[in-house]
Formats: sequence, C-alpha cells, structure tokens
Amino acid sequence: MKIKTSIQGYPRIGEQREWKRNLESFWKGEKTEAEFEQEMKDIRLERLKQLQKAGLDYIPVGDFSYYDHMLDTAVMFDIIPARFADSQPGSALDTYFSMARGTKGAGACEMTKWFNTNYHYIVPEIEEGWVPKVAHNKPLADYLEAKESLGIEGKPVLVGPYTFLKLSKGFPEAEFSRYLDILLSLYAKVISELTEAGASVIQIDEPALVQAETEAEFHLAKQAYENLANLVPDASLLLQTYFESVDHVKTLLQFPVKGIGLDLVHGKERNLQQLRQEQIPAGKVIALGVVDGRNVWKTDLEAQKHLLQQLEPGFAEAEEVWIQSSCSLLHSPVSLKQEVNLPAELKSGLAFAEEKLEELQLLKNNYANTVDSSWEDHQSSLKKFRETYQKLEKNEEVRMAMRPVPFSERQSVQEKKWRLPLLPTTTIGSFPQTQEMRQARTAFRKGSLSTLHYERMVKDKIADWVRIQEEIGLDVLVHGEFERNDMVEFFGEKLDGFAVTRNGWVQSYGSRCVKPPIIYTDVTFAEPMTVKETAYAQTLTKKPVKGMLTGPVTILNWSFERTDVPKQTTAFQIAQALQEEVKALEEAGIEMIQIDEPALREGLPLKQEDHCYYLDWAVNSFRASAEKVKDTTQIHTHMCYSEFHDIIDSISAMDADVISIETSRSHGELIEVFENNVYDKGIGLGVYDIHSPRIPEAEEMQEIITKSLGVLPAKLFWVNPDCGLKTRTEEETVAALKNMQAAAEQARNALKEKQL
Ligand SMILES: Nc1nc2c(c(=O)[nH]1)N[C@@H](CNc1ccc(C(=O)N[C@@H](CCC(=O)N[C@@H](CCC(=O)N[C@@H](CCC(=O)O)C(=O)O)C(=O)O)C(=O)O)cc1)CN2
Ligand code: MET
Ligand SMILES: [Zn+2]
Repeated sequence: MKIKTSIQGYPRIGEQREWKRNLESFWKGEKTEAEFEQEMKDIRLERLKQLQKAGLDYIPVGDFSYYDHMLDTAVMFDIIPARFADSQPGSALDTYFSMARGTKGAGACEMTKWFNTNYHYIVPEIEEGWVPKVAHNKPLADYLEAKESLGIEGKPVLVGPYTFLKLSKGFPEAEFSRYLDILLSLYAKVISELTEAGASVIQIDEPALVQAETEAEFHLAKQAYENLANLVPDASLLLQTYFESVDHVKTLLQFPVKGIGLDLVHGKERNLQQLRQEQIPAGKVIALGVVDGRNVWKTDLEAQKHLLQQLEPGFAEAEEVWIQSSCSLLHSPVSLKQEVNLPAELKSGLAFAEEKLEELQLLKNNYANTVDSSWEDHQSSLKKFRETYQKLEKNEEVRMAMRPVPFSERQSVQEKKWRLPLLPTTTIGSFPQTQEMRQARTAFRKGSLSTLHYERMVKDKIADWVRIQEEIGLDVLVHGEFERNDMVEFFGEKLDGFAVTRNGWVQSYGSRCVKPPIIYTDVTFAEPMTVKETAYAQTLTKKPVKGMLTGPVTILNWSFERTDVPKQTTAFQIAQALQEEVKALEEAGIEMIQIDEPALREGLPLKQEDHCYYLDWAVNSFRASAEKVKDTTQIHTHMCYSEFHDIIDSISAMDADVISIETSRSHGELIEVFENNVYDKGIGLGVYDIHSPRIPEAEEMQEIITKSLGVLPAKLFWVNPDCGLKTRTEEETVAALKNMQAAAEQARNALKEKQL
C-alpha cells in the first residue's frame, strides 16, 4: 500500500496573527496596496515553507485567502453584485473588500456559517445580469507562485461547483442544473489551465455532498462530474468530502475522478460501514481523514493504524492511499509551541495544526515498520493525558427542564413589572472594545497593570456607556461587556473544567479570530462571573439593565469539546453551572437576563436524520440554564448569523420571554417565516447589520420595522441591532443607535396614529 500524506488546507492567520494585522492596518489606510500585497505574499510563502518542511507529500495551494475562499471563488468567476461594480471606481482589491465589508453606497454581501463550523463565508449572489467568465485564475497564480518561488509542486484546492452553487443565492432554485452547467464550463477553464501548467492533482472540495441525502441529488452531482470529465479529460481531480459521512460511497466511487476523499473522524461510523464493503477501483486514489482537523486532541495513532490495516484489503488496487486531516486545518489553532502556561498533563494530550502535520508523518513512517521512539513518545504522552483527566467524576443526569409557568401567564406579570413602551429598544450586549481596553487587558494579564487600575477602567467604560445609552433614549440598557475578551472564552476562564490558551487563535470571519477554550474535564461553577459589572451598571440608572450570559449550547459549540463524552452531557453540565450564575444575578437585583445562543443553529448536525435528537437536547440545555427564575424575571436570548427558517419551532421551544434575532444581512428573508409560523413570545428582529462599518439611515430601519409589524404583533415586538457592537467604533455605534431609536419612535407614532 502506497501511503502519502496530505491536508486539505492550512490556517491563514500565521503563528502571531500576522495576516490579521496586515489586513486591519491596510483597511485603516496605514499601508499601500503594494505593501499589503507584499506582506501577504511573505505570509503565504512562509506557510508553504512550513508545510514543505513538515514533509507533506501533497501541499495545498490556493486555499490561502485575503478574506474567505468562497468570496475568492465568486470573484474568480466575476460574480460581483451590480451594486459594487457600479459604486466602485477603485481597484479590484477594493471591490473584493467592499463585497466582504460593505461600503457607504453598498451593503456587504451576506455572510453565514460554513457548514457546522464557526467559520463564516461570504454568500455569492448570482444576479440576473451576470456574464459568466473566469476573471482571474487565482488557483493558477498560487500554483505557479509556489512552484517558482519554492519549487513546490502544489495541490491546487478549489471549492467544487456543486458546493459553490448550493451555497450561493440569487438564482431560481428550479434552475440549479442550468447554473451548474454554466459553472462547469468555467471550472473547466480553470482546471485545464492548471493541468496545462503541470498540476498533477487538483483537490476539489464538495462538502455539500455530505448533505446530498437522496439518490437524485447524488445523481445530479455525478452527472455534473461526468460533464466536467468530458470537458477536461486530462485533469486529475481529487473529490474531497468532509465534516460528515457521504450517504452513497458506492456511487461516489463511480464518479469519473482520480480520487475521492472521505472524513473518517466526523461521520466515521457511516463512512466506514460503507467503505468496508467496497473495493477501490484500480488506479484510483483514496484519501482518508484520520486526524481530526477541527479539534485539538492528539490522535490515537495506534487506533488509526489499526483502522487502516483493517481497511487495507479494499485498497489492493488503489494507486495511492492518502492519510490526511479530516478537513482543512483552517479550523485548528496554529501551533502548540507557544502554549507555555497549560498544565503539562493537558498539553500532552493536545495537537494543533502544526502538530497534526507531525502526526500524519508519524503515521506514515510507522505504518509498515516496527515503530520508532517518537511513535512511542506520542502514544505514551496521550496515555498520560487520558489517565489524568478522562475519568468523568460528575456524570450529570440529563433531565427534562422547563419553567413551571408558561409564557402566556408570565407575559402579563412581566408587563406589569416592567412597564416598557411599545416597541422597546435595546442592544445585544457588547459595546465597542477599544484598542485601549484590549491592550489594558493584555497588560493586566501580564501583570503590568494592577487589578485596581484595570477594574477602574472597566467601571469607567460602563459608566460612559450607561450615560450614552440614556442619552440616546434606549429602553433596556446593558453594561457593555468591556471586561470580556470574548463571549465564550470569558466564561471558559471562569468556569472549572476549561482551559484557555495563550495563542490558540482560529479564524472566525474576515480578520476576526477566536480563541476557543478547551473543555478537558467536568464543568462546574466556581464563583459569580458577571454579577459585579452588571450590578454596578444598574446602580447608575433607573432603567433596567439586562444581564448578559452566553448559553450552554454556544459555550459548548464554540469550545473544543471532549470527544469521549456525549455532547449533551457536557452541555447539561454547563447549563447547571450557568443556572447558578442566573440565580446570583437575580439575587443581585438583575431580573432581565439574556442568555445568548448564537451557535445553537450552527451545531445542527449536517444530516437531517440527526436533527431531532440534537435540537431536543440543545433546547433542553438552554431551558435548564433559565429554569429556576421567578415568573417576573424576563429571560432573553439572542441568535445570529444562521438560517433560522427550519428551526423556528425549536426556537419557540426554548421558551425565552424575548428573543433577538439577526435578520438584516439576509435582507428580511426571515421575516417571511413569521407569516406562517405564529411566534408567540417577545421578539426583536435585528434592524441593522452591525458587521459593516456603514451607518444605516433611520428610514431603512423603519422600513424593516414596518415590514415586520405586518407579520408580528406590535405588542411582542422589540427593536434592536442584529448582534453585539464590540467590533464597531464608538462613533459608528452612537450614530447608528441614534438612528435606530429615531426609527423606533417614528414607528411608535405611526402605530399610535393607526389606532386613533
Ligand atoms: N467565540 C466566538 N465566536 C463567534 C462570535 C463571538 O463573539 N465569539 N461571534 C460571531 C462572529 N465572530 C466574531 C469573532 C471574533 C470577533 C472578535 O472581535 N475577535 C477579536 C479577538 C477578541 C479577543 O479575544 N480579544 C482579546 C484581545 C487579545 C489581543 O489581541 N490583544 C492584543 C493587544 C490589543 C490590541 O492590539 O488589540 C495583543 O495581545 O497583542 C481581548 O479583548 O482580550 C479579533 O479577532 O480581533 C468578533 C466576532 C460568531 N462566532
Ligand atoms: C455572536 S452573538 C453576540 C452576543 C453578545 N452578547 C454580544 O453582544 O457581543
Ligand atoms: Zn450575535
């Protein structure tokens, strides 16, 4: 068996987030385009050198991006909405970033989650007037650059046509096949140029195939690849799937491509079961994801070796067997090298992107031979970790959780208690995190700023923003989350059972990164986490201050979770810990509490058949965190950045008194849901996009409010932005919120007039 190593992609951000810094300083105008491009090239080549040094047999090229690989693909095919083409006298790079971030004249393209990850992609908008063409063969440029600069024979990586179109919008659903054909001719051009330039294998990513659950859908994809094979008969394509199993492995093996890639970590059982029954056709390549590409745990190489050995008979005719990560390492932190503060026993159980490359190499080198000492070291440090942490001490019994009194009864007692105006205004929690605040936090961590000084700064910020909110006239205030680095990491630092890293950054969207905490043992409440800041804010105003927590499902989904404990067990443990925080807030007089669950939808399994089970335990975990409050205590939740249409019943089952939900980047598509689905609790539909620096006019927001009031009762409707404001400047925030308040007041007046 000829074993080769490969990965589907590697982090872009660099060991010290050089990539992020370069982007942000360019956006601020601190760098010329030429300087920016040069720095990006340096980062890109440095990264390739590293992959080369690691001894990978197939090095991905073209997965590097200035923002997002879906956006790259759209721009490559000249899929640029007219609003940008028209309003942009600048360079191609300006247009590219305008699509991602919006400009004064044109709202940004929609952004949404990449399958079930915390990575966001830019949704391509294929408009009526699109003239199909290959504007710029970016993978070719990247392939040639690697070859010419470093002598690397790279493996170009493309988002496949089926997946690309599945994730695009703007064209009629019924014309999917027609658009797919158009795209195929463009892909053929890109691929044939790559092949002519010498690319010996091209990875073509089709993660959407894991969601093709019917034979018909699979057939459509197969047909597309048959057409593509006719257009580029000489190309050597490796069709890569990941994040789940494929329902029809047998059919996939019949696609006219050189090789197929399967995920043997996520969707392991279903993929294995099918693979065991197949013989890989002669001359094909089979690529197996055996190292988890999106979690941080060391791979049990012994187990993976055993797995490969079991499968080996089916590979007798295969030309090559690739062992690789389960998906692109884009979703992994970069390197464990800098994690000097983690307990040794924990660190011995971890592997980040760089270490995962070593694992692949180890597995390859020790597959046939007797094992060497580095293999033994690897396995024994994994064993040390397991012995120290893996035993669960507190196996929380997962049980049904529910507030004792239904919303219909809570509503009237809450109305009496809170006496809010019609269409109350509020925000989602965070206010701008200034550079100053972040630097102070970093200094505080390092010990160069005293606790007293740091806490004073936080308090001052809270006081400033309570005043600003009162001046604007908002009805329900927040403290602003200035003490938090991130809505999940912050709780990871305070709860027991979590570890936080120093530099374990992962790209979330654009230049924005997150540092997911690591859940390595039982999760428990240690001490109040948010009471001090919230209660302080409440002393400064007569208006209600809404407490702000991150929900159990979101904490779980945005952390690196244990893979040996069922998710619902961990989620329920987190919920129990949060319940104590909720109680502490209530005792401190905070009786409006928001428990954010932006990641609830993203955690939805990719297969339809697994949805019910997930939603049941996820919704129940949320309810468990809020279960023990007084009837008058108003529980809010917040969700953003996802398609909510299909889970609206589960959202209702969360039983929050008020939900705020993102709508503006999807241009009000969510609003239509409420025409059929009666959502009968308080709801705020986001009236403006906070991820863009653009300041919305009051009229635009009033229009969204009016449209929403066509389908939702005014009595239940709240006015708020799409999400938290931590990424915006103070100036942008104040201006936008003033307009929002004006929009709400205009809408209130209009309602009153109607009633007269
Ligand atoms: N976990 C998570 N997932 C999420 C979201 C979220 O908020 N959290 N929101 C949605 C959108 N995603 C987002 C993801 C990241 C950020 C974001 O602002 N990230 C920051 C980092 C946040 C952070 O942890 N900041 C640290 C700062 C650490 C730091 O970089 N300090 C500097 C110094 C300060 C500076 O120069 O800025 C240093 O040490 O060098 C802190 O505040 O303590 C960034 O990339 O810039 C926003 C939204 C979906 N997924
Ligand atoms: C990604 S959801 C963010 C919710 C959080 N309370 C904030 O305002 O930042
Ligand atoms: Zn949000």
